[in-house]
Amino acid sequence: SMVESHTDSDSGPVVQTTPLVTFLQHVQLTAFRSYPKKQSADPKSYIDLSLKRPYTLSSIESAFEDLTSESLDMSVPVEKLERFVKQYFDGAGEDMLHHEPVDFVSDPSGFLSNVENEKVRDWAREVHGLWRNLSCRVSDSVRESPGRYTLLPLPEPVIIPGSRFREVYNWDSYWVIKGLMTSQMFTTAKGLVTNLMSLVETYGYALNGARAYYTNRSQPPLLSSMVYEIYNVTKDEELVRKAIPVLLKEYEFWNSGKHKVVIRDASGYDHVLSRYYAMWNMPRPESSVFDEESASGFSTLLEKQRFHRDIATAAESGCDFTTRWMRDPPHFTTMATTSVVPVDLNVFLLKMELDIAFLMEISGDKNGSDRFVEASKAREKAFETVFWNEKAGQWLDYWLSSNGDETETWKAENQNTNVFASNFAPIWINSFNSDEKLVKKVVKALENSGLIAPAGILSSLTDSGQQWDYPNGWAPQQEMIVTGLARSSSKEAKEMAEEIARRWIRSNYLVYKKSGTIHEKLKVTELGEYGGGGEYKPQTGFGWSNGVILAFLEEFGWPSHLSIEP
Ligand SMILES: OC[C@H]1O[C@H](O[C@H]2O[C@H](CO)[C@@H](O)[C@H](O)[C@H]2O)[C@H](O)[C@@H](O)[C@@H]1O
Repeated sequence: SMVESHTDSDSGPVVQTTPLVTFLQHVQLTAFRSYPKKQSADPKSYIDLSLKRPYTLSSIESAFEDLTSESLDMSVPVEKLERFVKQYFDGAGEDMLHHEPVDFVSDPSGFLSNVENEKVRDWAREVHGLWRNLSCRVSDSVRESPGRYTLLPLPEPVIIPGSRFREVYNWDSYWVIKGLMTSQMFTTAKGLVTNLMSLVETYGYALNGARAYYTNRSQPPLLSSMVYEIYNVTKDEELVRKAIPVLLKEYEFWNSGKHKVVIRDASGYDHVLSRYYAMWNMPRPESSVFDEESASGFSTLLEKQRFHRDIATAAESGCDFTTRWMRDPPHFTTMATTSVVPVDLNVFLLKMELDIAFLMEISGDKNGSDRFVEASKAREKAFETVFWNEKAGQWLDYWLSSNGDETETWKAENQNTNVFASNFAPIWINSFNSDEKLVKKVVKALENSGLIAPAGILSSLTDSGQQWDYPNGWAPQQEMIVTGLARSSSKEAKEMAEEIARRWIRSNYLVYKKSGTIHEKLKVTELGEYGGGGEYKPQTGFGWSNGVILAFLEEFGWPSHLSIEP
């Protein structure tokens, strides 16, 4: 019946992927079945393959059919599979070419003049030099025949995170750009913004990353912050003029449809906030084998689809994965990301409102600017009512009671009282860090939270084995909290900011000396250890980590007498 067909499957939006992605997903599944002992292989490496010329997708599909037709369990002898992959595909990463950044100089004038310690200076110059390794451009053939690639064409060169992340990422780019400002690489920074803007123009939002399998979701929205940072240094009004209509489009995406939620407070006032919500309810193609396995315990299609959407939505949050999104931590099958109204997402959107107001003001649109100031005030009020918890001295994520499609009445027990770094993210922005009384309260709470560890701030207090949990700390979360505390006028806050920054820099230095690389995350419970956990091996390179090291060194300097070694 009609009613049954409604409850049988999840009715949320789904953005279809490309035929190539679907096919490569089959190749990935077959490969994982065929290499029973090679479970350490990375499923993403299959989805990043491209079609070799002159073969067409349909010719390769039929060759693949021949290969697998004799097997009953969809596995293939390993040598045969390897021969097949070699014959028909170009390797992962061959779609990107090295690009020498036009604005790179090995020792820019006045570079980190506050870093007096020679050891630290030498290392900072090496970190600055890493931009060259991470700088690349999309090969011309991707533009000529996009159907052969999962990589999306982009107009300008990019800085990639590194290792398995061979394409540009949305929110990573903010911290990359912070570092590029220190490195005085303004052309490269603008190129990154131009690329993300072109994605917003094509898709209506900034994709998770520039791959065909990332078109069903976004990532934490920091494009306005990127434009703001670049404008602040370069005073480029042309960039501002181009950015405004794009930012308005992105703003609409996050404040409409499934992303929008309304919470009614006790006095009957409706607060409009946002949540993450991926337009996908199947296994993520880049991690298909893992997602099928994690969903295998669910018996109905509806349960599986909901679970897959919550997994893809966690990827949209940038924090994949963490106990923050679990109803019953640390049980992975209780992931319920779409049921959370997250503190950090709404910080990014409040910042977006303030940025748009600022940019409109510059461009002479006073009315538009006023409208966005009003919007920011409304969201600020929601922070006070929905997220703030006076007793905890921090802002808490809010659990939706229903599916979020209708207005819900606020209930105290729906605040998630578990402690996460993201509970302190609001301090990043001026609206909160300019209030000295509030800052003092938050600093006390942070001090007593258990999050401050020997090498920086923990993502959470729960050791779940997921990468956005204890014992890991991540560059973006360090930067937001440290920068926010440093901007306040409270002495304790400033001291705390500097202490955390020094721990983070030291630990990155020690990891670099030990491993020769910068890592994507650190294990912050010890000095000099890189992070682990999660669904892929620890990655190096690494875009946002380099960016935050350079930004911290710029902010705090390093005195000559202070040893970098513990
Ligand atoms: O392949 C698994 C997931 O990988 C990405 O997430 C992680 O790396 C990104 C790049 O540094 C970073 O932006 C994100 O915060 C990390 O958790 C990707 O973004 C996910 O969509 C993907 O499923």
